[in-house]
Amino acid sequence: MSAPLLEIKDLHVSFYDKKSKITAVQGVDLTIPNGETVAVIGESGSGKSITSLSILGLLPLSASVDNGSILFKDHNLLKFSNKEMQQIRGSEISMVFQDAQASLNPAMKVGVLITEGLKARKKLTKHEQRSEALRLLRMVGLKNHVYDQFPSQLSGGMKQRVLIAMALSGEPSLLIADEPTTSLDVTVQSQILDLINDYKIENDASILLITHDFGVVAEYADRVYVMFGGKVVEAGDVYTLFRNPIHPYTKGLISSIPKISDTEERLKSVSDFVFEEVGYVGRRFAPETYSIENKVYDAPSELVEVEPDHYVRLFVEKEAVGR
Ligand SMILES: Nc1ncnc2c1ncn2[C@@H]1O[C@H](COP(=O)(O)OP(=O)(O)OP(=O)(O)O)[C@@H](O)[C@H]1O
Repeated sequence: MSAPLLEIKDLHVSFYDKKSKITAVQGVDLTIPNGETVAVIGESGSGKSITSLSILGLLPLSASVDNGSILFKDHNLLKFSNKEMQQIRGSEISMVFQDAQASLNPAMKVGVLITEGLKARKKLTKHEQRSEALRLLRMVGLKNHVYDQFPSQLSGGMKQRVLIAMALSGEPSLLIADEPTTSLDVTVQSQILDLINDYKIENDASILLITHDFGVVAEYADRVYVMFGGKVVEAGDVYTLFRNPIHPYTKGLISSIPKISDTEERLKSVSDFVFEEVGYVGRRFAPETYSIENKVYDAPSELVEVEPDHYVRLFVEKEAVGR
């Protein structure tokens, strides 16, 4: 593993309302090495987005970080002021959100959207801004005329490319991509992920890729963190996790990847796994016990290194211990 660019240590994030507290992220440790793609994969509600929003200091107002640190280039981002975080966002760390439609101002032409970001970050003349915006558009595979178009004139894939051009305009050393291809068809999906991968390689940048698709993890990630109920349940380099998945949830995710040989057979999907949680609160899983495929497990242990660079939260099946 290369030296870390970003290290999350023991991150706890909770949501508060008048009556209750819900802990969405419970003691997450996560390392993003320089020049690598780290994937975070997990069920809806497992805490993936909240973890990435914590990095950018963009948590919803009802949420707060209870504990932990996020070291970026050896500085704890959680200690940064809003002003300092504004300087980091878009230049050092950028994010591509899943919903391009909602993220692009429909009243602004693409050229304006991109140059607005450039103005904020670089001292460029108007002419330089335009040529830099056109360079970014070409970089993401869009023609010059898109500069003068409104988002409503673009396809979903083109909108996502514009978002990526905006995100890359500050030449970030870390790009966070939260389900960047969810609403796109498979061909466009791989074009967008290739684009992000090319940026990583050409700039020795790091990528944090949030996804629910282990096929994407297999193809693009160097390391993977599997999240379940606000915790990391398994982590390591991608090759090791594929060779030897241990947690039942990871095994389920891997078995859900479509295989070329399975064309006739209906593929097992992650949603086939039953998560009937004891004490299920909203979309969150109670920490005490959980069930996978109708088996109830005891509270899992801390992460244990079961082989070099392979960490698992071990668990005990309740029936197996005579309960
Ligand atoms: N705005 C909110 N208000 C209250 N609780 C929230 C809010 N957003 C998230 N949560 C809580 O945080 C948990 C983690 O949410 P998060 O968005 O990180 O999940 P996720 O893994 O990214 O899911 P998805 O794949 O659907 O985006 C949720 O289960 C929920 O309990």
